[in-house]
Amino acid sequence: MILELDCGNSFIKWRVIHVADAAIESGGIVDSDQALVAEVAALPSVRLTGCRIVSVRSEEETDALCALIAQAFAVQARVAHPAQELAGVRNGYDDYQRLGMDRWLAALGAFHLAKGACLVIDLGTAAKADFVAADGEHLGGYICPGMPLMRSQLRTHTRRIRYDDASAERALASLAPGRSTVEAVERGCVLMLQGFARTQLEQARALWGDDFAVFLTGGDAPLVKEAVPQARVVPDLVFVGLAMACPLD
Ligand SMILES: Nc1ncnc2c1ncn2[C@@H]1O[C@H](COP(=O)(O)OP(=O)(O)OP(=O)(O)O)[C@@H](O)[C@H]1O
Ligand SMILES: CC(C)(CO)[C@@H](O)C(=O)NCCC(=O)O
Ligand SMILES: [K+]
Repeated sequence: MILELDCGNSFIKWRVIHVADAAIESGGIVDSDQALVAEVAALPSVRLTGCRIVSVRSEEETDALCALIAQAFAVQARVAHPAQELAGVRNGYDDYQRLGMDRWLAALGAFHLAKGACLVIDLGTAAKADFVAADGEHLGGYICPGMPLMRSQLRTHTRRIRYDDASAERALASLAPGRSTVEAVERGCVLMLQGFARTQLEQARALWGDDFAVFLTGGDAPLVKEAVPQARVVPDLVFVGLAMACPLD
């Protein structure tokens, strides 16, 4: 079994999969390296033979995580690195090393699944969109604040926006105009995310007509799912790309 990690800016998503058939044994989401090791170590009858990682964190943080994993599970983690071209996809950045690895791997995964032009919308700490043409050319993309950043900017820079997580969750039962602060903020930010997604779809239509696939991923994908009914929701899209960039056997 191998351990797969997607280290985002706020959370680490992890999975343990079987090498032979890629069947998922277990998985989760944690907010620290220590919590990760604790959760994986607590799995009954799991013996890891390898590990692969994608990280958008600093090299120091990623190295520290690899060291921790080596110590806890006696495996040497493989870290995905930028590439100019992989699996028929050509990195569209002027400097290919600057493209976020989560975006690159999601683009690889999407093109692999779509076998044609595709739009990837990834809603995490940041909201990201990436475009890959039918010939595998990555055309670039967009980065905006995601739901957690929009919310916290409002809370930080205003005096009178204050509410707790439980009321935030309740507020999202509807998207009608808010009749309280929590409803107004939470629903407003969701509409921003949906607007982002719809605008990306318009861009893709202008480029490719109706001939493209849309993929939706990231922790906040459920918030825009209804606004983009044609999208395939693939929570593991980054892991699809990770397997392509770091084959282990
Ligand atoms: N079990 C969960 N734990 C934490 N966040 C969750 C969970 N399920 C959904 N979410 C939502 O996912 C969002 C974080 O998404 P994600 O995990 O994709 O971010 P990230 O990978 O840290 O960020 P980025 O990809 O931008 O670096 C949070 O805003 C939260 O609302
Ligand atoms: C945009 C984020 C922060 C999203 O996780 C990540 O992809 C990243 O750090 N990217 C580097 C900058 C870029 O992609 O242009
Ligand atoms: K991520």
